[in-house]
Amino acid sequence: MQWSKQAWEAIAPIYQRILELPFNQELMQGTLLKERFAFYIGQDAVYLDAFSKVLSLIAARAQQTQQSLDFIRFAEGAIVVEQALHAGFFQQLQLADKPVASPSCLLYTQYLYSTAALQQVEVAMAAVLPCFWIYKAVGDYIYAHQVKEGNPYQEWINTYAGEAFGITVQKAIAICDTVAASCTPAQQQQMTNAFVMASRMEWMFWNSAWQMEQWPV
Ligand SMILES: Cc1ncc(CO)c(N)n1
Repeated sequence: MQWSKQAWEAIAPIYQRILELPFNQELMQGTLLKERFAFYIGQDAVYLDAFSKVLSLIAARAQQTQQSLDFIRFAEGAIVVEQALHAGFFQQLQLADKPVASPSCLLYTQYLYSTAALQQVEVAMAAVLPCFWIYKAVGDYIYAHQVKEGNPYQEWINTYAGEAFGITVQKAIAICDTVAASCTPAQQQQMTNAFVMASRMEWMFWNSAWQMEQWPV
């Protein structure tokens, strides 16, 4: 079985829990409180900044030139989304500069940084895959099920349900399958573990946005 197929099976329960999150259900209905979305956008700007650096680091460490090129483009894509989508919403929601990372945002970004810096590059590739794949799946799900005309979050939905993002995601999955094929079973398991761990953090990130998570002290 392809690595990606069994990896997705491993996160299927987490993915279900992500769809059920009030943040995503309300985003889909267009009823999500502006304050919660603004909190999310602020934290996501912090996240995407780290994400693009992590993708650049993976690009530098990739074994194949074509993989480096793909990851350079992924890194560029993360910066472009951050600047386009976020600049628009930052203005619309009257957000100031980037906020301080919330506990869940910090956990996720630091997990990706340390994995990209210290683990085998194949494991790092698996750790960033949920960022692509889960967002595409959630974007498609919301796009297919959204009920409200004039959803204020339409632009966000279109970005992740869009065809361009879909092509990127297919590439990221294919690279993981290619590199997994030359890994040992133990290394493949490490890839799966990283994929599952990052998927948990995707759940935490959305949940923390809905709760507008603060530092306890
Ligand atoms: C937290 C998070 N994960 C994934 C994406 C999509 O790249 C995003 N914008 N934010």
